[in-house]
Amino acid sequence: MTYSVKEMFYTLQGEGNHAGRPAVFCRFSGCNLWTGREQDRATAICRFCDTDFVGTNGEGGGKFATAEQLAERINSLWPASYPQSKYVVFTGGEPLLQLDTVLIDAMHQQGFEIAIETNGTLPVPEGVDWVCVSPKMGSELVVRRGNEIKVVIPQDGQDMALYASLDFEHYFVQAMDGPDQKDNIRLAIEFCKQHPQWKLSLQTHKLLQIP
Ligand SMILES: C[S@@+](CC[C@H](N)C(=O)[O-])C[C@H]1O[C@@H](n2cnc3c(N)ncnc32)[C@H](O)[C@@H]1O
Ligand SMILES: Nc1nc2[nH]cc(C(=O)O)c2c(=O)[nH]1
Ligand code: SF4
Ligand SMILES: [Mg+2]
Repeated sequence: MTYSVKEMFYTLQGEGNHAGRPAVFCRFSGCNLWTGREQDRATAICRFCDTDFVGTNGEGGGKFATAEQLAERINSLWPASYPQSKYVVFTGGEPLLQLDTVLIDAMHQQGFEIAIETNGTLPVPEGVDWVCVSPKMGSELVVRRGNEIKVVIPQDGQDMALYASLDFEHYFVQAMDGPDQKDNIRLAIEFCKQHPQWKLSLQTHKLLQIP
């Protein structure tokens, strides 16, 4: 199958349990909860997205005809002088629209640990090493276990107790970026203090002004 990639870059994971860990990010094009067009945002299922995932015109983006070609390109972004601790984060857009077992096998062949950032509406194929689920109100959550759940707050109608009862190793809240970000950070801090099962995930790459 052909993979459509918006952008790819080598940086530090900014969010969640692996914040600070060097990783190649592969951002797939397209999402099932928003077209990515500003004129559709107000009527989308997911309306607060901070990401441009439309097309294949970003840094390192493009169309890849085979999993091997994409895996080789991702591997080429890892420092050749240090072929250990290789880590790739598949995100988007929604990565589970495109990530398949052929690509998972090709990444393992290249020696990578594989992480995903998903909205949890599509089943996770076998072999993903780290699953981060970020549920979206108005969508059906089908991925109900994984390594971390990272809930962007606030979203109208959220049932945090339900999320807390799901089978994850780590429970994170992340303040929604946007016009109310300052208030949302205060809210997230207070929420963690009152529900200590939960930890705060900061979008540290934004603070650091790195991709
Ligand atoms: C752009 S999404 C792509 C992956 C997948 N579609 C998802 O939603 O999890 C990557 C992460 O950014 C989070 N995110 C998106 N917009 C955000 C915002 N405005 N503020 C905080 N986090 C946001 C998502 O919830 C998700 O955890
Ligand atoms: N540095 C960095 N860390 C991230 N963690 C999740 C991201 C995403 O957009 O999925 C992201 C991102 O875009 N950049
Ligand atoms: S599900 Fe993820 S990629 Fe899709 S619009 Fe929402 S935050 Fe953005
Ligand atoms: Mg991001």
